[in-house]
Amino acid sequence: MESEQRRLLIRFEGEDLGHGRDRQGRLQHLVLPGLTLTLHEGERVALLGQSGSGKSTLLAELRARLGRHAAWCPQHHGLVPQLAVYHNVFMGRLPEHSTLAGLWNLVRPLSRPWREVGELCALLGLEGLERRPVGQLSGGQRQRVAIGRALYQGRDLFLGDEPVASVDPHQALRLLALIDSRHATSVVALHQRELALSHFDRVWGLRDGHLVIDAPAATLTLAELDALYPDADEPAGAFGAPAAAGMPSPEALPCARGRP
Ligand SMILES: Nc1ncnc2c1ncn2[C@@H]1O[C@H](COP(=O)(O)OP(=O)(O)OP(=O)(O)O)[C@@H](O)[C@H]1O
Repeated sequence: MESEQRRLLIRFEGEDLGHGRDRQGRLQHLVLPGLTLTLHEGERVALLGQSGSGKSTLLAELRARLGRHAAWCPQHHGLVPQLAVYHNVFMGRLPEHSTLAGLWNLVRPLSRPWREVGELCALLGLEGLERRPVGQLSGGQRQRVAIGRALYQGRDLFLGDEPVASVDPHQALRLLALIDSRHATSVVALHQRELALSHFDRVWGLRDGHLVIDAPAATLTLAELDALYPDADEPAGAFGAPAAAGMPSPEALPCARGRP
């Protein structure tokens, strides 16, 4: 189905995104000036760009606009290390429960959420770890807990800020497939360019404060994605840095290719 026929979820038209506002409402730190893009229902978007290019800034704005429709998996996980895996995942639905139910469940897990979180943990390869404090897990296990908490929110749409940065390529694919199985629409920041091409419908690429790629993944090449990372000087690879030689200039980047 062409995205023209899909429901429009987000439209930015020449909008300035950044951080902090003065008394007149002007942005104090402009990151993405004049941003224009759309997000349609059913799209799976990979968000690429080197560190500091504005991925988190854009995700924060999407999150603010989508509100309770979006599940959120933050870059630094936002887990409570002293609490068990079960409690951290359960926190995904904390806003839906009364304070009393939430507190009671912290002391003595209720049977239904215990079962639901257990099923989710099994899918995430965390079975048997439900009672373990998150502070005692590996980086990859913590990342899966953070994904579990986002999945447990049960929203229509998934927003993730590098949710597969700490796992191996095989696990990254499995986790993205799990995210897809529960959300029709997703926007995922990541640095794995081959994964962006193989797994996602669409790529948004940020460079120098601008959206320089907004195109279907099927129309893009690895070299075009490599050009988003001008500071890198190693050969491209699935999880490596991009090639310096043969990079297309930013002007040659396919910003509007296939834009809906
Ligand atoms: N709260 C903030 N206040 C002011 N400036 C900020 C704030 N958060 C981020 N920035 C700045 O905005 C710019 C974009 O940062 P952002 O975190 O969006 O980049 P990113 O692409 O997500 O980077 P990374 O891949 O390292 O997470 C950077 O220059 C950063 O210093």
